[in-house]
Amino acid sequence: MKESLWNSILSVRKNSPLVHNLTNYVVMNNTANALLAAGASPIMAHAHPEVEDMVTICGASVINIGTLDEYWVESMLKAAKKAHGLGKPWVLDPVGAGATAYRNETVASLLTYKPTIIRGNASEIMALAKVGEAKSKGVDSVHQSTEATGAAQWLSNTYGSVVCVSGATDVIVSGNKKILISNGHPLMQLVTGLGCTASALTGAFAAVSNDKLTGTAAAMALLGIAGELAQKESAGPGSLQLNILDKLYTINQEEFFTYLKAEEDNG
Ligand SMILES: Nc1ncnc2c1ncn2[C@@H]1O[C@H](COP(=O)(O)OP(=O)(O)OP(=O)(O)O)[C@@H](O)[C@H]1O
Ligand SMILES: Cc1ncsc1CCO
Ligand SMILES: [Mg+2]
Repeated sequence: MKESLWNSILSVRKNSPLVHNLTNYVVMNNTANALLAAGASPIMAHAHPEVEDMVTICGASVINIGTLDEYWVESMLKAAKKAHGLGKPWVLDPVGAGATAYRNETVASLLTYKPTIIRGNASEIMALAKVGEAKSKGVDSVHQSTEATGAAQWLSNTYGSVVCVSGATDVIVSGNKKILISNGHPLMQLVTGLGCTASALTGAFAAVSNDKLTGTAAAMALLGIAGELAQKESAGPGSLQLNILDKLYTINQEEFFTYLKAEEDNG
């Protein structure tokens, strides 16, 4: 598995996929920079007259509901419908799902277009699957990622999606297959939108990977290891944010193989 994860990283660097992002105001700049640092090519676009054309020309679309409003939700539905119709990969990041009825209604509509990949924290994934009583307190998770494995499996089976629950351990599920990535550092929780960055990177990897489970795991491993390496050189969240961009760009095979903590379970 080690080699296939690393090959996915090389494939993003070599193919520089165009990744369409409908994302939130908080993270727009940072996710664009993370995609560039990983070797991909970002485009942020949500205007109704162009959003479907953008889906058509890009390798993947990433739909993140972080700062949604009526206009943006229409853009998201148009994009998801187009991607589904063309059979193009698209990633759903259900930021804050479970926190408000509006977010729940929005993700319910988006799910009808069967996201290729769903990436959220444990509370969001549990809210999405309506499993348990997800007590979402806004955009931060109040659950451990491993608590949401059942919800992830249900979503994967229901929508045919690869589902990634991020956290201290990233749990990535496709049907009865599962990959666990235990990289990252707790300080990453104090940088806003690293989950959104994970989703954006997942879009880049989906654009170049036939095997979406491996592609998603590679994206998560890359971000987690970049976070671990960056933390060693950072005084706090501010420098961590910048240093992660540098590590996404410079990470080499030796560092990747030394730090990777991945486990596979093929059911
Ligand atoms: N406790 C932790 N220990 C180690 N790494 C962590 C921890 N929490 C998060 N991470 C790292 O941060 C990444 C982002 O995951 P997180 O679950 O924090 O996303 P999120 O809650 O959606 O964030 P946001 O909403 O701010 O974008 C994880 O994939 C992991 O690499
Ligand atoms: C803080 C915040 N609020 C809406 S989106 C976002 C970025 C983290 O998901
Ligand atoms: Mg999030």
